[in-house]
Amino acid sequence: MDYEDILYDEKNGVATITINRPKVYNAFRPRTCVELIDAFLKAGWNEEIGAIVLTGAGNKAFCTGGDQSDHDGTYGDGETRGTIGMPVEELHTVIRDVPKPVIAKVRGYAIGGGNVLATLCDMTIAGESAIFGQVGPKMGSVDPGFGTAYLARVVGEKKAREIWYMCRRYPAREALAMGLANAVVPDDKLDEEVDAWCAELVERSPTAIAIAKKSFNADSDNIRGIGGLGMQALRLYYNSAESKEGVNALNEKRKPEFRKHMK
Ligand SMILES: CC(C)(COP(=O)(O)OP(=O)(O)OC[C@H]1O[C@@H](n2cnc3c(N)ncnc32)[C@H](O)[C@@H]1OP(=O)(O)O)[C@@H](O)C(=O)NCCC(=O)NCCSC(=O)CCC(=O)c1ccccc1C(=O)O
Repeated sequence: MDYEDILYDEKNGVATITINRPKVYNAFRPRTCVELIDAFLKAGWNEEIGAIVLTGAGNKAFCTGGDQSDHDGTYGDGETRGTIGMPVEELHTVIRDVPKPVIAKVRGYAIGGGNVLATLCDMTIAGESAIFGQVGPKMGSVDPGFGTAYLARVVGEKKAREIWYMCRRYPAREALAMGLANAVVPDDKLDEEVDAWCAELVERSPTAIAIAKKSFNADSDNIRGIGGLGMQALRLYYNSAESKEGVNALNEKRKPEFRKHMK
């Protein structure tokens, strides 16, 4: 498939997938998700590839989640895919299912659905500029599957609830302390650091890593079912006045008034 929203590169046994929408801080639209799924499958089943890096173009953001200026819900020739009109659950699944370690290389913001993507990657290496956080309850959204329940496995229940309910931003060093990142380095050393981790991974036994990854996943795979159910609820929520108020307020750069739109 031809890519419009992402870049794909293979070098030294490492596939790098870059979300290339810097004008919207690498927010994803339905087409971006479809392309990412395609790229993960391509890298994931290529026996020459020993590690996959997911990153964002530019230095402002890794990814800021769903593109709030594009709620059309279609890609290509008006096709739709996924419970919410965007195959996010399919994207989450493929990141977990590919039998290769996936590293999130984070510069700038990893916010909303972008933070969920970073959380789902096997490991996260951040530049000092990285800022992590969820914004759903501030703008009328929520991730009812891996973004909540799996986040709790990563940072613990109390912290995950704080992250979701309070919608605060967490700089790289705080993310490291809570286990959301594996390493933090100065931004100008980030590429070098990720390359070094990948070079080590490429030397490891691919089958041992694939089995380890599936084994780690087995313990949290029930979240996929919860997520599938939750996405059906999310579809209804997105059609509510309360959720629409959040998106409108974000686009109009004003404070949302959720309680006025609850019924
Ligand atoms: C990330 C910020 C905190 C950065 O703030 P700041 O440094 O002040 O920069 P800004 O001036 O705000 O942003 C620069 C520029 O980028 C645009 N932008 C940033 N993020 C997005 C985005 N997510 N979508 C669209 N555009 C974005 C911003 O508008 C600016 O453009 P200008 O032209 O210069 O004005 C801050 O930007 C921020 O808070 N961003 C929004 C984060 C957010 O709300 N993310 C969504 C979370 S919910 C989610 O991910 C679920 C999926 C979803 O909602 C969805 C999306 C698309 C279709 C369907 C759905 C769905 O129904 O699920």
